[in-house]
Amino acid sequence: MKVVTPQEMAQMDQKTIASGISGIDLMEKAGTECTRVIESTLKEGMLICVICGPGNNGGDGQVIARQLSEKGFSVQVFFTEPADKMSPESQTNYSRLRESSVAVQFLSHEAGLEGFEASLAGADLVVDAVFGTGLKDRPLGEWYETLLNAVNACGKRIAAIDIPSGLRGDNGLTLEAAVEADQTIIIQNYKVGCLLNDGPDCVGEPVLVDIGIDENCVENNKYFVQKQDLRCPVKRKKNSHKYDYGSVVIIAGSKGMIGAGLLATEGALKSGAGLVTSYVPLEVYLPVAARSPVEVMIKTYDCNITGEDIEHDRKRVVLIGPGIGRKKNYSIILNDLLYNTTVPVVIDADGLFHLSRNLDVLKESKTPVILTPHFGEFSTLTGVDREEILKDPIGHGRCFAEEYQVVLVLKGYRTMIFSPEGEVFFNSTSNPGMATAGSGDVLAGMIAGFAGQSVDLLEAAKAGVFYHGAAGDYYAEHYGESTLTARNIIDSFKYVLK
Ligand SMILES: NC(=O)C1=CN([C@@H]2O[C@H](COP(=O)(O)OP(=O)(O)OC[C@H]3O[C@@H](n4cnc5c(N)ncnc54)[C@H](OP(=O)(O)O)[C@@H]3O)[C@@H](O)[C@H]2O)[C@@H](O)CC1
Ligand SMILES: Nc1ncnc2c1ncn2[C@@H]1O[C@H](COP(=O)(O)OP(=O)(O)O)[C@@H](O)[C@H]1O
Ligand SMILES: [K+]
Repeated sequence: MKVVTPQEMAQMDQKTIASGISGIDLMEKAGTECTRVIESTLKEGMLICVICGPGNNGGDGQVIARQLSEKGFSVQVFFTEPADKMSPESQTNYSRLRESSVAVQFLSHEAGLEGFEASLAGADLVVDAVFGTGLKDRPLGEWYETLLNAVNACGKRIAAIDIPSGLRGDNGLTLEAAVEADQTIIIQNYKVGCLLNDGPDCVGEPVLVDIGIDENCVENNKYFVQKQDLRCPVKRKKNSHKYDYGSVVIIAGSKGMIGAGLLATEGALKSGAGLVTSYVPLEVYLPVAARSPVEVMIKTYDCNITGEDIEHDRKRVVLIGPGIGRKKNYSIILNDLLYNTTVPVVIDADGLFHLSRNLDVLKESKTPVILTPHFGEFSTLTGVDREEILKDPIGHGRCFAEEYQVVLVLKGYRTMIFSPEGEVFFNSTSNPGMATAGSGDVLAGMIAGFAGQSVDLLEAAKAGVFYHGAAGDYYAEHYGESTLTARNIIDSFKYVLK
């Protein structure tokens, strides 16, 4: 399934209309599908308030109002602008609405919101059809700011149509105010803004409806990753050996931070790696050995370790970074791994810090690389302010992955995976309980574990991120989010990675 920008969605709408279906019929279809979802949440006799803006989003709202009324519900529509400001399709629907039994009121800037707030308070459901994908990045103005804040304050269940009003569809940032919906009925495809920044909090529960638009009619390489899209875990052959499932080297941990290495090691082991070897500094050998899973080999190293030391013995992938600290100089080993070996490398956490000092080594690298930064680490890597990145995460991520020819895993609620060819994959799992220390170490280990199993690095990254989130979701579904720890993610793998 593809993820689209508002511009791409508008082009898809236009192409569909050009292919023979009229704009008004497409709107009727959108409204019908939304009505079906809304109706399933209603009980007989309920009162629904629909707030319609002047554009086609408001047109969808009018179709919903008319159809709900035909089904016997009491419906009240509030228009935010006079009829002459409506888009052509909205005007057509307004003519249809006047022939129905729906109560209609035009809110006026002069009269303010008197009566509106009381009506919302008396409703059982509020439908937000003020702005959709046509929202522009300009100040909302006092009128809309007050109106959207009043919607949020009403305390009633809110269903937003296509995208919560005030939320930017291109980046998930809000204008001065934005509707915080309980449910958003998304027409045809996820908009980028539903998945990033404030988007998921404004969207509430997302429900997608199909109105028959072909997502491939416009060129677009942004995807929403679901289980059926993954190539991991690999099917195990009966005639196979542990080395067929990857020998993973993990360079991680330092004094005071051995936990990071232990979590990464278990992440790799439990994602099906055939063999895991943990390289740790001499001074932490004893505590690491005492706490490591018995299946893991432990070796010590200093910072002059070479790729050759690691490359021997059929090693398939190296993970470097979790908990290595920033004091020692890791540039020798990083350069050596990238220049002198062809073993794929996953670089995480403090490894990214050391890499940021000489990023250009990536351009000379002989071997495939995955980087797994969160937004702060990505800011350090690129030298671009975090706030700037948040305004255009896709542009920055895509540009970086293409320039340095790496697989980039940009971590957050809906982690994005960028391929060196410019594709973007949005993950569909995880929950805020996973914002907990060590969660990223587990992920890095999982990605390395999958990368060892003869899949390409992009597939390993997609699977690692997906199953990491799925394990967190499994725990949260059973026990809630607040007690979730990195260890619980590892313990839940067995239920999701079958
Ligand atoms: N046929 C189709 O295409 C289909 C489309 N569909 C539906 O249409 C939706 C897109 O509709 P849309 O393009 O008409 O835009 P929409 O979101 O209603 O808003 C435009 C209005 O908002 C205003 N406005 C903008 N920014 C503003 C700001 N910052 N502050 C204040 N005002 C602002 C803007 O004003 P203007 O810029 O014109 O002055 C204009 O009046 C889409 O989400 C889906 O629900 C479906 O029915 C399927 C078929
Ligand atoms: N709000 C959130 N919702 C869902 N997942 C999150 C959230 N915050 C962080 N995560 C996930 O948790 C992990 C945290 O990684 P990271 O920030 O490197 O943590 P650490 O260094 O403590 O291990 C990432 O996989 C990220 O996607
Ligand atoms: K809306």
